[in-house]
Amino acid sequence: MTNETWGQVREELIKRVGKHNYATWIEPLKLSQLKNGVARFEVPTIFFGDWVQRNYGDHIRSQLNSAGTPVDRLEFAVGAGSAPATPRVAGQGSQPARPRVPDEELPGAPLDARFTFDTFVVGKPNELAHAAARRVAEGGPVTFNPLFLYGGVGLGKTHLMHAIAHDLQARRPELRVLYLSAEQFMYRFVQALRDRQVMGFKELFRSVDVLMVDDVQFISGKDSTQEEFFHTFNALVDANKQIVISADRAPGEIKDLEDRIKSRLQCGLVVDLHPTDYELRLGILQQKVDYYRSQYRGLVLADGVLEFLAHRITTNVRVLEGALTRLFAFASLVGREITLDLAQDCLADILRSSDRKLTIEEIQRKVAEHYNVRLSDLIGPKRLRTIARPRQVAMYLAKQLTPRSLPEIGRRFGGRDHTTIMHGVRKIEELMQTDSQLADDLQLLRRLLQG
Ligand SMILES: Nc1ncnc2c1ncn2[C@@H]1O[C@H](COP(=O)(O)OP(=O)(O)OP(=O)(O)O)[C@@H](O)[C@H]1O
Repeated sequence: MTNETWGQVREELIKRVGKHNYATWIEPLKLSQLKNGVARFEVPTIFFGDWVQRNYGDHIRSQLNSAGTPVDRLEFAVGAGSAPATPRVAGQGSQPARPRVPDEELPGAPLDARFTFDTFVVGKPNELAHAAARRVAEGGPVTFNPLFLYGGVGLGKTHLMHAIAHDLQARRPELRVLYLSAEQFMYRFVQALRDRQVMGFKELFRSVDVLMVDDVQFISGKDSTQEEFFHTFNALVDANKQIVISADRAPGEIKDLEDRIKSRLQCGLVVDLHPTDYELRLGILQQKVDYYRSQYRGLVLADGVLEFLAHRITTNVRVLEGALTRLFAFASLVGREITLDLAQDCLADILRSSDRKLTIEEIQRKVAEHYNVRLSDLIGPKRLRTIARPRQVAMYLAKQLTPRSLPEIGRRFGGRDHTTIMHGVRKIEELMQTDSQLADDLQLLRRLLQG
C-alpha cells in the first residue's frame, strides 16, 4: 500500500472516530510495514499502541480492507528514534503539558460526539441528574464532590458524562478533563503495576482537573484497584478537583466495595436517573425522528407510531433508539410509509421481548446472586437463617412481580406447600416495616429485575 492510500484511509478515519480522537490517537501512527495481512505501526509508547488496538483496531482494519488492502492483524511497536508524538488530550486545547505527565499518557476514553446536552431530552425522571450535570459542566467552583450519577441500564448516565466533558472542553479548554470507565482505570493500573510505573500512574491521575469514571461498580471486589481508586479520589478531592462518577446503583448498594469508599462516594451529590416515563420516551423518539428525517428524506411517518413505540418499549432508551433506527432503515429499504403495521412487523422481536414476563427462575437467580448464596440452596431444604431469609425474599418477589399463584410458586421452590410460601411472603412484608436494610435490598432487587 502506498502512503497515499494510507492518507485516504486516515481521511476516512477522521469521519469515523471524530477529529479530536483522530488527532490524539490516529495521526501519530506511522505505518512502517504491511505484509501478509499484517499492518505494523510505530507508536510512541506501549500504552499508546494498546489503547489504539483496543479502541480503534476494528475501525482501522475495516478501513484498510475497504481501501482494497486486506489486513487481518494490526501490530504496534514503539518506534526507535521516532520523534515522540504530541497528540492532544481531552480539554488540553493549546495549553502546554504539565511537567512529567506527557499528554499522550493521559488515557481518556473516546467521547461520543452525539452525547451532548443538546441531544439529551429532559423529563421528570432525569431532571435532577441533568441539572447537576449542567452545574458541573459550567466549570465554576466545586460545590459538590463527587457528583454520583446512578440508574439502570441505558438510562443516559454515559450520555450525561460525555455531555459534561464536551461542555467543559468548549468552555474551559485549559482544563484537563479525563473520562474513562472503571474497567479502563483498572486496566491502566494493572499495566502500571506490571511495568513498575505506579508512580507515573499516580502522577498522571493526580494531574487532571476533572476526573470522570463510568460504571464504577466494576471495581467492586477488586481490592488493589479499589485501594488505588480511593487514594486518587482523595488526592483530587483534597486538591479541590471535580470528580464525576456513574454506577448502576447507589454507592451504599454496591457490594464488595469498601465502606470507606462508599462513604466517600456518598459525600457529594448522589442523584438517581429514574426509569423513563411515557412522556420522556416520546420526547426522545421525537428528537430522534427529527434527526432521521434529515437523513432519510421523503419518508412518511404515520400518526400514532411514535406513541405506540413509547408505550410498548419501556425497558431502556438504547432499545428504544435501536427500534427507531431499524424502522427507518427498513422503511427506506422497502420504500414504504412507516405505519403501525410496518412497525409491528419489523419490530416483532423487540416488541415480544419488551412484553416478556419476568420468570420465577430469574427472580431466584438474582436473589441468590445478591445474597451470595447458591441457587440450589435457595431452592433446597436448608433452614439456616442465611439461606432461609433470601429464600423468603425470593418468594415475596415472585408473588409481587409475577402473576403466578402460591401453589405454582411453591412448586418452583423445591415443591413446597403453598402455606409455606404464604408464610414467607407475610414474614417479609412484616420485616420490611422495621428493617431498613431489607427494605433497601428489596428496592434494589425490584429495580434490577424490572430494568
Ligand atoms: N434523556 C435522553 N435523551 C436522549 N437520549 C438518551 C437519553 N437517555 C438515554 N439516551 C440514549 O440512550 C442510549 C443509552 O444511554 P447511555 O449509554 O448513556 O446509558 P447508560 O445509562 O450509560 O447505560 P449503561 O448502564 O448500559 O452504561 C444512548 O444512545 C443515549 O444517547
